[in-house]
Amino acid sequence: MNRQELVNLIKEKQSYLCVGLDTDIQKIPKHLLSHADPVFAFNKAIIDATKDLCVAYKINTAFYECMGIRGWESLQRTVEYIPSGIFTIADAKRGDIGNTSTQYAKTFFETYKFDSVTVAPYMGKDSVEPFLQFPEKWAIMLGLTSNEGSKDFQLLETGNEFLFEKVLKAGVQWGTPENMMFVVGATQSSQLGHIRKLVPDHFFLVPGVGAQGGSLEDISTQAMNKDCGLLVNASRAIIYAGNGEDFAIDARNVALTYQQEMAIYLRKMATAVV
Ligand SMILES: O=C(O)c1cc(=O)[nH]c(=O)n1[C@@H]1O[C@H](COP(=O)(O)O)[C@@H](O)[C@H]1O
Repeated sequence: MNRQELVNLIKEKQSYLCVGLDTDIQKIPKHLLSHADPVFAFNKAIIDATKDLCVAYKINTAFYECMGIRGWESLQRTVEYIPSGIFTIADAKRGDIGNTSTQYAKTFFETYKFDSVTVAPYMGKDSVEPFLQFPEKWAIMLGLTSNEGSKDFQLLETGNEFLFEKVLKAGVQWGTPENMMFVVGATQSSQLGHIRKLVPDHFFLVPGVGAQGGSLEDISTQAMNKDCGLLVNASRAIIYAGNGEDFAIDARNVALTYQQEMAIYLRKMATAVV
């Protein structure tokens, strides 16, 4: 999916919600365990219940890889089930020497046909560039992450700036707003406005709303740009909203609450631009 299609999708659906399919077989409702592929049965129900409310699904590969071949099969069924026209993210946090990164890119863009993959930038430019060589595909590079450990390296002062600022500036040089996004944690509220000034045009993938306590209002008021420029992810808060027969309805209700709040911020942004 290209940038303009993503921007149009956000406008049409009045949503920049990304539903995170961090599907843990230990946490899904027990009645699904009799299915041949319980993880897919769960994802299918969540997708059916939320597909009109979100613009993206993020599949965190860890929850699938840990199950070996069965997990990869559930991942493949899930990504194939997501309706075309919805943005797909393989949250795999890859990055290695160039020829290895190329294989990772082929895995997620060609074999599994995701629109995007999350990329860890620690190994530098030649580890990220292979992900930028595929038309209408995206690298989503870690910028300032949502977790406590972001202080360990990302918030190290290097000269007159934090390390994460150097990383973002480098990423802006390596990719374009058409093939590169950055991960910015919703929990980093004191930095959101500053990061948007530093990176005015790119989309941000923003995890950390819901279970990690990040505020949708903070993100939206501080980091939205004229094209919206945000994909806000919530995983556990949506997919585990309920645990009974009606779990998908519970998930939908939470997703709907996020979407309705997003529509308000989008309207404010549209009015401000006019
Ligand atoms: O790259 C990510 O998606 C990511 C980056 C980050 O800084 N923080 C973060 O939580 N994530 C991912 O976003 C999801 C957050 O899940 P919930 O906290 O359940 O909404 C998980 O899949 C995390 O692996």
